[in-house]
Parts: sequence; C-alpha cells; structure tokens
Amino acid sequence: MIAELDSLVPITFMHTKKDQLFSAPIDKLGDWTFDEKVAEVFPDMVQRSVPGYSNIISMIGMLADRFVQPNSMIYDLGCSLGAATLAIRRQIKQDNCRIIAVDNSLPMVERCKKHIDAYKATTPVEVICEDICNIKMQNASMVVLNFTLQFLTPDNRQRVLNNIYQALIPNGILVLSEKFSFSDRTVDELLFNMHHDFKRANGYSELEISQKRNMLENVMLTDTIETHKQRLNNAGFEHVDTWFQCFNFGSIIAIK
Ligand SMILES: C[S@@+](CC[C@H](N)C(=O)[O-])C[C@H]1O[C@@H](n2cnc3c(N)ncnc32)[C@H](O)[C@@H]1O
Ligand SMILES: O=C(O)C(=O)C[C@]1(C(=O)O)C=C[C@@H](O)C=C1
Repeated sequence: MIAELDSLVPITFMHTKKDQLFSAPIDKLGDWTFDEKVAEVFPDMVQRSVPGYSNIISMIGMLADRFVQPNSMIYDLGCSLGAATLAIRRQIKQDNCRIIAVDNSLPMVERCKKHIDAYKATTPVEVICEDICNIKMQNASMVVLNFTLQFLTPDNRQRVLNNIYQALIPNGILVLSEKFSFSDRTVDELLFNMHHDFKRANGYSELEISQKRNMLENVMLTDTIETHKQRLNNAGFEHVDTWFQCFNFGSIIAIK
C-alpha cells in the first residue's frame, strides 16, 4: 500500500545530500533558519525528521485529484523544494489550473524552480520568493501549508488562515500539516520521545537531535490539535478534522 502511494510522487530530488549539519559540536547555536546549508540537505533532513512525510506528500496528491477544480488556483505555502507542488501537479486532470508555490527562503526557492522545471507537465507553476503573510490569494480550490504555519507568530497564523478561507472557492480545501503539542502531559511526553526514537532509528545522534532542537526552540512553536481546529473555525471553516497522525506530527483538512 505505502510503496504504491510512494510511486505516485516524484520525491527523487536531483541532489540528495546526507544531513550531517549538526553532527559536530557547534560553539554558538543561533536560531534556526532555512539557509543554503539546510536547503542543500533538506530532502534527506525532512524524510529522516518528520514521521510520515512521504506518505503525507503522496496523499496531498490524492487530495488534489479529488479537490482541484477547473479554472482555479492552487497555493503551496512554504513550498521548500516543491515536493507538495510536484505531487499536486502530477495528479491534476482539470483544465486551466495554476499552482503558486511560495517560500521566503531564497536558497529553497532557487532549488524549487529547478525541481519544477525538471519534470514536464501541463499545469503551470509559478515559484515566488515572498513571506506568505504578504501574498494575495484568490479563486483557490486547494491550499497547502505543509509544516509551515508552525514557523509563523500566533497572530500571523490566524491572519494567514483567514486569508486562505477568503481565497477558497466553495468545496475548496486547506491541508494543514504540523508538529503538534498535546495538553495531556503524559501523552505529550510520550509522543515527543517517540519522535526522538524515530530520529535515532534514522541515524541521528543525541548531539544532532539536541543541537537542532535548541535551534528550533525559539522559532518553531507548536500548538495542540484543538488550537488548530479553533483557529480554523475562527477563520470560517466548518468542516475540519485530522486525517493523518504519526506520533506528534500530523495533518488536518479544512473544507469550505
Ligand atoms: C518545514 S519546511 C516546509 C516543507 C515543505 N512544505 C514540504 O512539503 O516539503 C518550512 C518552509 O516554510 C518556509 N517558511 C517559513 N516561514 C515562512 C514565511 N513566513 N513565508 C514563506 N515561507 C516561510 C521555510 O523557508 C521553509 O522552506
Ligand atoms: O522537530 C524536528 O526535529 C524537526 O525536524 C521538525 C521540522 C519540521 O517539522 O518542520 C523542522 C525543521 C526541518 O525543516 C524539518 C522538520
């Protein structure tokens, strides 16, 4: 089943370098940024760090097959190297659609453009280097926030969700994937620790895990599933639920 789904998506990025960014001790750990070094190893990093990542990407393609409407726009917000965009574009059978992929990291955007150009398809893709808080969206049948909202300030999170709701057409869908926290402390600790087990099993050392965690601490603030659902309801969405979860990572759909 999973192998079949994986074959739906071209995650075979051109240069997949192993993530060893944090394998040696770093003197001054700054805040996390999606810089050149991260962009270079991102396919390996995200695959070994996010439980269920490739399944979520494949299934975003399946959701595109169901939800993308003719003559509409698709937005991939925080697109990184374009994995979700590629999965969506492969599945679109509708005429006159356009995908807008947005990221505010120039190293990501430059690589993303190369990945998009490496595959032939009819649906045009525009890759834009911009903060997702500043972009104007309209006539959207599908919007993807695949592990992006967690990097925004809480105020901006609600603002972006409001904009997305306004931009969606009837029966349009938002896919919101995030790292979650849990209000039950026992569950929160268990799923947090199991995520670290997952990273260890994927070859990360204790040093790599702890240095990356310190760098992410101030810039990636996680919310509970309840908080996400409340924000989506506040934005106007009535049909909201979790469709995927593995440990403390998961994905929510919100339909207009
Ligand atoms: C974890 S990655 C997303 C992974 C990607 N969506 C995928 O499916 O492979 C988060 C991305 O969001 C981008 N990002 C973070 N904050 C942003 C913002 N305010 N505007 C645009 N992009 C942002 C980062 O540059 C990074 O590439
Ligand atoms: O918590 C972690 O260790 C993570 O790596 C999470 C996470 C994410 O969820 O976006 C953070 C940064 C990287 O881009 C990949 C994954």
